[in-house]
Amino acid sequence: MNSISDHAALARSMIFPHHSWIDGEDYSALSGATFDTTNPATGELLSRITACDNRDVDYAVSKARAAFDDGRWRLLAPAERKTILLRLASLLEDNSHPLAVMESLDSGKPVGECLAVDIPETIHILRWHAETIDKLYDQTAPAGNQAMAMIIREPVGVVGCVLPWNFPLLMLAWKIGPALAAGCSVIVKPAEQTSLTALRVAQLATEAGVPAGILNIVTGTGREVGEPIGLHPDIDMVSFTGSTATGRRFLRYAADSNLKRVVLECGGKNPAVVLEDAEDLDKVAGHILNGALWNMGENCSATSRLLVHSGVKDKLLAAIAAQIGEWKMGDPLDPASRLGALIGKAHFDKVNSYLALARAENLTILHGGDSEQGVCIQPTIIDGVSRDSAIFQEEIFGPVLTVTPFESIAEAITLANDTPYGLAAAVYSGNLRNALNVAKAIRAGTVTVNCFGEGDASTPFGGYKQSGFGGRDKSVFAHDQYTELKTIWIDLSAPDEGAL
Ligand SMILES: NC(=O)c1ccc[n+]([C@@H]2O[C@H](COP(=O)([O-])OP(=O)(O)OC[C@H]3O[C@@H](n4cnc5c(N)ncnc54)[C@H](OP(=O)(O)O)[C@@H]3O)[C@@H](O)[C@H]2O)c1
Repeated sequence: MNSISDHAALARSMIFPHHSWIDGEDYSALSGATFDTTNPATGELLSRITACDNRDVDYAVSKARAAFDDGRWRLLAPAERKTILLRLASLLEDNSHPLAVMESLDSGKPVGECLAVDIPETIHILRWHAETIDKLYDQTAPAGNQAMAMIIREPVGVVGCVLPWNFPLLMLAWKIGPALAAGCSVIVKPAEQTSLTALRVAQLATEAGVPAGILNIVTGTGREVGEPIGLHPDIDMVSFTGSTATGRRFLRYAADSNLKRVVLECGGKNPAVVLEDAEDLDKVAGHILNGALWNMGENCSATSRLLVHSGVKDKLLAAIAAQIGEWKMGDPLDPASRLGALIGKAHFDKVNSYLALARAENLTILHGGDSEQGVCIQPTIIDGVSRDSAIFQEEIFGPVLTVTPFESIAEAITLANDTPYGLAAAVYSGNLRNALNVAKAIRAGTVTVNCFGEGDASTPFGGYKQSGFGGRDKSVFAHDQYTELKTIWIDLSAPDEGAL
């Protein structure tokens, strides 16, 4: 099942979800409204999806709250909750191929990437968090002989998860994995452009035994669904992934409503720093291209700013030029494609506006710079980008790598930190001391040394500065987001010693 025709045949036979999913069943908006979701690569209509508004959010919250309060999920034996989440992971595994094709059709990303990364990573994340359910322990404090002080974790309550379109399934798993493991009820608002796989996962969750009301998917726009989630007085927490501009809004919503907990995973403008002592520049070039182009550059942790020592710049750019042809752009359903379509016309125009700016600034476009049919953009490399250019400072979120030379390690660190963001970075050096010193000096949540990537489920992911706020996704640290700490003091003094 790996050829383009297999994928296309599956796509033709696919039945796409079109309702929201609330309280364990299909749900149509009270208004009856719908919106169209299309395949960005072809413009073809995939599904007319329920367009919810604040009244539908109220309904979903009432169901999620009832499910939380009666304890149908949080009070299940830990082993039982774990078994249900593991069953969900297995159902996803059984449905890997249709899920990969659905994700590709809905988002424009290459199906090969969905099969190799998005789907297996989603399953792995769910399994990893499921396994924590009966392995994370509470604590006791050193309270002396006269008392016992227990520190226990309790689920935070009803959680709203608001998602971006660039990794629809994976971002869903990053949120619902730890939230469900903690015992929360969840209301997910997928991005308008990419709601399909979240709806399918919710159906499978119900099949796996997740009780009604625990995992709800409310589809619609940011204004009609995201904002009411942010402002809702009976939602205890919002976990948001998306742009920094929208993230800011969620802080305001919380301040204007019930001071709900807010965790933000926002944008990035991440540097790849190549020191003069970097070894094996062919290998480094491969990592640089992967860091900038993977997922069409629609990746919050894309290392899209190449900062390179002037002594190795020419050699590195030659190695990059020799390999860039491997990044074949084409039909997302073709397993040979490494680059598919951008998410849609508006975003395509935004990425193109930065290419126009590069031309206006007379920068050297070493490769690409053009769009192709539909909403595809060729891998693009722009040389000589200075730190005050918008191309250097702003998140482009397309397959665009900028190149800026430096003369010293101190200058490299200054350049690396010279944006409002602090999500990720990469350092390439043959000298571990130099690499580690630079890694420690860069203000970012994840720094990779001589590689690109963000680790696996066992490591936390999140940002410094305007890339993040309030917590981390993935790993046991993600559980901090979705739990409250409760202290219980117990008096152990003998009766004649009086109360504590
Ligand atoms: N740090 C991370 O882990 C991480 C991971 C992935 C992506 N990202 C970031 O995500 C961004 C790309 O995603 P995006 O374009 O989907 O981001 P976005 O425009 O901020 O949208 C994210 C979500 O917020 C909703 N939303 C939009 N306006 C809203 C409002 N006024 N009130 C409430 N909700 C609102 C969107 O709804 P609609 O569906 O209507 O747009 C969508 O569901 C990039 O900046 C990227 O760096 C960060």
